[in-house]
Amino acid sequence: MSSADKNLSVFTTEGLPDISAKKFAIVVAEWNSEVTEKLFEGAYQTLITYGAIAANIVRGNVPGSFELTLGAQWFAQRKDIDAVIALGVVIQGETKHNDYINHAVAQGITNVSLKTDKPVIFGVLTPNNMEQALERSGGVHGNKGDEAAMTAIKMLGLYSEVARGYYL
Ligand SMILES: Nc1c(NC[C@H](O)[C@H](O)[C@H](O)CO)[nH]c(=O)[nH]c1=O
Ligand SMILES: CC(=O)[C@@H](O)COP(=O)(O)O
Repeated sequence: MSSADKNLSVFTTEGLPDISAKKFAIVVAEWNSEVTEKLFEGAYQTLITYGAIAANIVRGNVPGSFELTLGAQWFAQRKDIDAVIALGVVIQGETKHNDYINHAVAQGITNVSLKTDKPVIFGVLTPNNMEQALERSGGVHGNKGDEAAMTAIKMLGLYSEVARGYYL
C-alpha cells in the first residue's frame, strides 16, 4: 500500500498509552524547510493532541537529512528522552546523491534505535519532486509528520506493554 492509498494522517487510535510524562525530541532537517516545517507542525500537533505536554517536547535542527542520524543519536542517548522523531525531505536530483542520503539515513536511524533501545522514528520523505513532497506534508496524502508522531506513541505503548509482561 502506498501513501496514495492510505492517508498518512489517518490512523487507528485505540489503546494508545498515556504519554503525559513522556519526553520527545524532534530533529528537523533544514533542507527543504518549507516542507520540513510542515512535517514538524504535524508531528508536534499530533503529540499534543494525543497527550504530550508541550514542555516535554524538544526540537533540534540539523543542516540536512544526512545529519539526522547523528542528531537523533545525541538526543536518544539522553536518559530523559523517551523517543526521537527524525524529520527530513530528500528530493530526487539529477544524480544518485539522494539514494546515498536516503539509504544512509534509513540505516543510520535504525542503528541509533537499536543501539539506544528507544523508538527513533524515520519521518523522512523521499519524493521524486516537490509536488510529491507537498502532497505528503499536509496535502492530499496527509502528513508524514503526523504519522511519525503516532508511530512514536504506539512504539512507546508497545514497549510499556512488553516491559509489564503483557505478552507472557
Ligand atoms: N539534497 C538534500 C540534502 N542534501 C544535504 C545532505 O543531507 C547533507 O546535509 C550534506 O550532504 C552534508 O553532509 N538534504 C536533504 O535533507 N534533502 C535534500 O534534498
Ligand atoms: C539530494 C539530492 O539529490 C541533491 O542534493 C543533489 O542533487 P543532484 O543529484 O542534482 O546533484
